[in-house]
Amino acid sequence: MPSGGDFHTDPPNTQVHFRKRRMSYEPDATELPTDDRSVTSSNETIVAGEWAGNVIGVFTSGGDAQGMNAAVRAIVRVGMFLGCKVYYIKEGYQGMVEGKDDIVLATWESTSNTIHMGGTMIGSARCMEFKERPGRLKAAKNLVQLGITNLIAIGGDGSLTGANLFRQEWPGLLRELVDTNQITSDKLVTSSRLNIVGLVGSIDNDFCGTDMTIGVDSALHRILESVDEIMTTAVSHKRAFVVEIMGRMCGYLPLVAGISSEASMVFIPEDPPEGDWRQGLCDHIRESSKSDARRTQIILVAEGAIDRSGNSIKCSDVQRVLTERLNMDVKVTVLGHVQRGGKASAFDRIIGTRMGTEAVMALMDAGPDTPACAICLDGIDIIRTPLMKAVEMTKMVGYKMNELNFEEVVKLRGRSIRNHLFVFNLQRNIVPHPIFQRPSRKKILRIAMVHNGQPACGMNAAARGFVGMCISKGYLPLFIFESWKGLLQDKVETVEWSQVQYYTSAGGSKLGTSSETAEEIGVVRIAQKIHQHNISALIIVGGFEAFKSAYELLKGRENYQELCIPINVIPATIANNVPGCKLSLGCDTAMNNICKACDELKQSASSLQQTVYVVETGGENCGYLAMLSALASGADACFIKEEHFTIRDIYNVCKKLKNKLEFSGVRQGLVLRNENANLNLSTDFIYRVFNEEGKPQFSARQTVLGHTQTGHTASPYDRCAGIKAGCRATAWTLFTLSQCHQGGKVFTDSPSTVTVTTQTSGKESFESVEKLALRTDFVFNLPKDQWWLRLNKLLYILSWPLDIPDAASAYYRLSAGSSL
Ligand SMILES: Nc1ncnc2c1ncn2[C@@H]1O[C@H](COP(=O)(O)OP(=O)(O)OP(=O)(O)O)[C@@H](O)[C@H]1O
Ligand SMILES: O=P(O)(O)OC[C@H]1O[C@](O)(CO)[C@@H](O)[C@@H]1O
Repeated sequence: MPSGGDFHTDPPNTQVHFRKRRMSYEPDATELPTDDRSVTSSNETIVAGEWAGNVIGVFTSGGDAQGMNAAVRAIVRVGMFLGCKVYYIKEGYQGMVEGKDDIVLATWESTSNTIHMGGTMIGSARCMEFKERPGRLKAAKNLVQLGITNLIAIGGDGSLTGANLFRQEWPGLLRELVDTNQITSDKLVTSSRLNIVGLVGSIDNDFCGTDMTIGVDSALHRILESVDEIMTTAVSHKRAFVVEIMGRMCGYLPLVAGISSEASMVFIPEDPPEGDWRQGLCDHIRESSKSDARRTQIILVAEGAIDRSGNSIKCSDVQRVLTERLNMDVKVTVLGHVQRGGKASAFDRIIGTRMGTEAVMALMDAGPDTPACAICLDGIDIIRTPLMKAVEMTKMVGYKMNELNFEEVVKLRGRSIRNHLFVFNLQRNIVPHPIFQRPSRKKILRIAMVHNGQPACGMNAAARGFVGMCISKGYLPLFIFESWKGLLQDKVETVEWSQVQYYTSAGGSKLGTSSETAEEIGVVRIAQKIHQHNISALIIVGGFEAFKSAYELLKGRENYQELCIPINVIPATIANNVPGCKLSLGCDTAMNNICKACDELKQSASSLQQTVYVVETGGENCGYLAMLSALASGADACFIKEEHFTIRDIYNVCKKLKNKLEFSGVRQGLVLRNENANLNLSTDFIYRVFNEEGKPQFSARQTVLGHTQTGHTASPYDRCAGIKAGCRATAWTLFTLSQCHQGGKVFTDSPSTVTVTTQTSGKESFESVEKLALRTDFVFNLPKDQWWLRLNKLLYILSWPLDIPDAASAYYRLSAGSSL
């Protein structure tokens, strides 16, 4: 497959995949005996109690970040499931050095109702004493006394550097403690090794080796909420706003926020503007005001922004330049710690949970020669990376920054920042290709975009990405309004750049969309219209319908030559059921909306008598939205179509909820159900069973979230992913077009020219629809392989404390699969 043009390739891979433990189940078992708390059938399983005797210490250090609590919750609960003792080390390294009340045994209940909370419930600090050996000696003594030989550090690069140093010094520290009679010599054997795993929690996203750190996504939520609000007043008064964004040495937050808010300019430390930035800024603002008739200019400045000589650029400098040179009305807003505040986003809850789980597994897997590792994110996969290598690379960024070697800095920061820089620069600086200066536009190739399926956030962002890319590369972008029906009615128009202003954040589909597929409308009529409007390539944005339409058009090529053009599908649906795509546009917004609703329900339940909520989510036949939202909202159980369930399962969950509410001190329960999970075992039915059988422990309520999930405004992820997908799909389309455009004619009958954009970043991002169709269930409109199904086991481990009666039976539904 062609790679899709302008996007950069991966940096050298530093990641090491460790052996992953697996969970498995006995396929025929319906319920495990209560005394058998293990879920096992092979030697690669997670067995309840398997690691009894191990002691884990967890601490948060450096700046707090939303999502740290989700990680702590997972560490405590997975650790306890495995039979480990888990200690909270409060106030970061300070608590480790102080000991006593700062190191306390964690209980299952202490993590109840914490997954959504911002900040860190176990406190964080910056501790100077730990930077010196005597401080670390005290810390070692405190750990040894409690038998803690496994540490999970959640923090930024400083915290993880400290952890690694501590590990290296451990044998020497122990020897010194014995020699000075502070601990007994047997501890040299029982505590001989300190295993360390690092989780990167920092809103800055400044750690090399991971695509995202815990907290970044929530910080982007806070930033964009604020920028959206600033926009309304800025537009009213035709004012410019200069906004300072956190990130001492890292510009990730302003860069992504810049793409997502259509900012005019961002100043970041990694990529200072060439030449005189003051002049460049003024020229750019003058030009962009002409070309897209903006009523406002938003300029984002990283707190650590510098120019090419290393002098800092402050908001007040930018304000002065614009006021003095362009006579603009300019206001400055410093967002400050608001960015680190508030609830964790759905994404941070999920990665916190998954990374926390993986951290415990990594500790248990560690042997004497296993290097300390950091748990990182690679696309949607959670991986282990050698800690020191990642820390060294991160430190190298600092050195190169001091040397003002910005090219190296960007290289070291990795794929993610490079792709975002490319997209931001492209979008902010759309220069129409010289071809548009010709007197006639007749010879310019025409590329059309159509929306097909239910609306989803990110569709409009994709449209903006598409238009920008077409115009700058010399192709004429066309919108087909109101889907295929609109095409038949000739609702096809060329689009100017200024028309797609403020598309990025807008929910729904500005083009208008509908669920009828190409075949339902008539492939022949579509072919005729493609010919009539002289369309040379087509991008379809939407859900399963979009995929199906592309497949139908592919098959239609046999009879209609007009369809022998490049066709690409950008997956956009809250159902996440487009084959080949792991995460479609729209899902993130929907998940955040579901989490918000669940948080509010839980809150209201906490003031009522004990209550269990049954919440119905969307997702058509796909359980993704229900399952991932259940994980992110800390639900007790989830019913989805992919996991067959019976009345007995519903009854069992009810029974366990009764026990949980009676014995664990928890006051409310939450159960999610996908809308099409089962025709007969409806949400109402489950609610009624719970209401009847839950007595006297709890009463039940039901909520159907319906169209509220789709969302009015796109989440940061959907905005940025939408723009990237639009650019990427267009890059692929234009490249493919260049291969099949000869003698003024476009012709391709190769199935490889009808594809799905499966990822917004990375290399192999386009899969052929024909091949994907082989892996598709066209009866239920689902891909046959769904990566996320393996996460269901986590939900059950995290939601049932092992010491409640009957808990073990919660695990019988765990299905076989790969790693957590
Ligand atoms: N080189 C080091 N040796 C020992 N301990 C260290 C070292 N660097 C940092 N620490 C410990 O980690 C703590 C937190 O480090 P730091 O202030 O750099 O934050 P961070 O983990 O990088 O997080 P953030 O990205 O939020 O700033 C320090 O206060 C100190 O206790
Ligand atoms: O809260 P403090 O200690 O002032 O630290 C602020 C710094 O921490 C971060 O929020 C996270 O590292 C930076 O973006 C910011 O510069």
